[in-house]
Amino acid sequence: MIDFIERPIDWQAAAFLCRGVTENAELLRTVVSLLSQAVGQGHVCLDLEEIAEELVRIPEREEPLRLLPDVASLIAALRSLPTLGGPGEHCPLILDAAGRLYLYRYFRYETLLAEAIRARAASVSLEIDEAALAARLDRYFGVDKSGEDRQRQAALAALRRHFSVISGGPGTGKTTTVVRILGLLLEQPGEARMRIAMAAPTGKAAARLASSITSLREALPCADEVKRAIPSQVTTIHRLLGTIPGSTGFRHNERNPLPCDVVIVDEASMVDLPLMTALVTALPPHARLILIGDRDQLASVEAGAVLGDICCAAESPVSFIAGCVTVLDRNYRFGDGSGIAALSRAVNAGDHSEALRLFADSGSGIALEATPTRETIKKRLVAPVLEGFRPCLEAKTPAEALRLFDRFRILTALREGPWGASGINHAAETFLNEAGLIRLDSQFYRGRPVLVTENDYNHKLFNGDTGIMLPDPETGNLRAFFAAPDGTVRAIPPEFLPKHETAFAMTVHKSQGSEFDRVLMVLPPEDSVLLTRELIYTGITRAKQSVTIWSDAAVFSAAVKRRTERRSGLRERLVNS
Ligand SMILES: Nc1ncnc2c1ncn2[C@@H]1O[C@H](COP(=O)(O)OP(=O)(O)OP(=O)(O)O)[C@@H](O)[C@H]1O
Repeated sequence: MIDFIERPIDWQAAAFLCRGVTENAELLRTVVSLLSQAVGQGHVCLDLEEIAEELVRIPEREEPLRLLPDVASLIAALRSLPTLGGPGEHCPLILDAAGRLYLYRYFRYETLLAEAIRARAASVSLEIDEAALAARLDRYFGVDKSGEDRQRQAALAALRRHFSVISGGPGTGKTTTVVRILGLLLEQPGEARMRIAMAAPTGKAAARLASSITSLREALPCADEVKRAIPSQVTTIHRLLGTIPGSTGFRHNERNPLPCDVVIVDEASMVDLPLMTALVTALPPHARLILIGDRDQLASVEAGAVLGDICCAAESPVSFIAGCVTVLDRNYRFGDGSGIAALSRAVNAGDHSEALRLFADSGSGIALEATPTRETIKKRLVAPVLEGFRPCLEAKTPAEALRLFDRFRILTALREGPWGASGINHAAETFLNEAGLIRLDSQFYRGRPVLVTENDYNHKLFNGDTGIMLPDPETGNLRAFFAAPDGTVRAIPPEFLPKHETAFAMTVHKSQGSEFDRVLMVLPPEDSVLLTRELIYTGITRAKQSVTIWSDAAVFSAAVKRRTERRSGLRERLVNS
């Protein structure tokens, strides 16, 4: 059974792409609408095998819309469409040999990305002296007697290949490894002037990486000039590529490549297919690309699950990227025995019974409490809200308030409703107002935390940045304060803020790229397709010290069992030669 959510945009796309068709017109419009719907849901293509012989229904309607025929009939019908072509043709719709139907744009992204990765993965740097390299790796990582030091293996892959990926959950040492790789790269003879660019999908993630690099590089076992050559500037990917106002293109592209020798991208799980393709096509041929991320996290908001697909493809021994991907699985921050680490492992493995058992061990930094009802949720929120935000709202300086704000956050699965970010923000504002910690006299009030929801290049504010509105200590004027990557704070007049939301509570999706000491994650009382393993894992791993989840055990278990799968052909394109 396939649910077809009647979005006008999907019917319009189908009507346009099937215009003038008389034979099988209804069937073709349904299939093309399903493709448009799939892309809207983050899939890159529609897999005909998957929809063949399925009933299509519109939820809430009793009569199913139609029964789709078998794959051969679907393909035969599609071939009559003048807008359909095969790989290599320039048509609005592309059907590939594996029975995947694409909008042309996405087919092009996917094939360009696979080709660019292939070209880079194949370029093994042979000039490295093996014995000298082993000695240098020993200096950075210690002697690896067991041969199982994954961080060292990740460094080796990054040095040997021009495409490599380091995946791991929080605290597995991804940043530590990257900084060591930077030291190793820069110490190579004649490489002191290597041009290194580092980027992340959001300003917040960029700032976090920049501050980690600044503190980690000092401890490297290398000469001071190498440490000094390690850049601490991290930018957003959009800024690195150079957005062009009013266009989806970038200043840097195949014809105007990025002026760098190494590009490192953090939080790569958040990068969607179009942006990753733009990045790889803007790399000069000799440049090295290192992707850092957590393959188990929620995929990008837009189309594709690029990092997940790359990691999955690399598991195949016949893939040309086998050996390019290293998964770090040892948790150095929490220790493997910590509650958060154990819980995130159980969730990742889909082992909901083990996860529920872990909650029963009190005192390990994790708790599961029943979701409050519509009637009781406000009352239940009072204590965590007052306790969680009081320190930040009583802070003496903007810098202190920003630091304290990261101690606690409420994360939600939904945007709207009593269990969603907007409902909880509204409730939080009410209690904080009643407690005298804020005064709700205008939308710009003292103590209002804000989450930026679009990129604003003029004010250097990016989607995902969080700030707090406070009086400027010098002038007394209300300003929105944001942490800058260099550790200082920046003040922006509230009227200059790009689109933003209140941020006492935020969705798990929006929290990607951030970490907080304590997290309260609120799930709705009813199961829904939005509740997935990746969502739960991402929410839990935002917490550094403790996480409390409000969910009924059955809803939690159903969510842990449900995997997000995004249809794409990338995995196969990275395996087949
Ligand atoms: N090989 C190691 N031996 C001992 N401690 C380590 C090792 N690797 C990392 N650590 C320590 O573990 C902690 C987490 O490391 P790091 O910040 O590099 O992880 P991360 O994967 O980048 O985490 P996050 O995704 O949260 O930024 C740090 O305190 C770091 O010093």
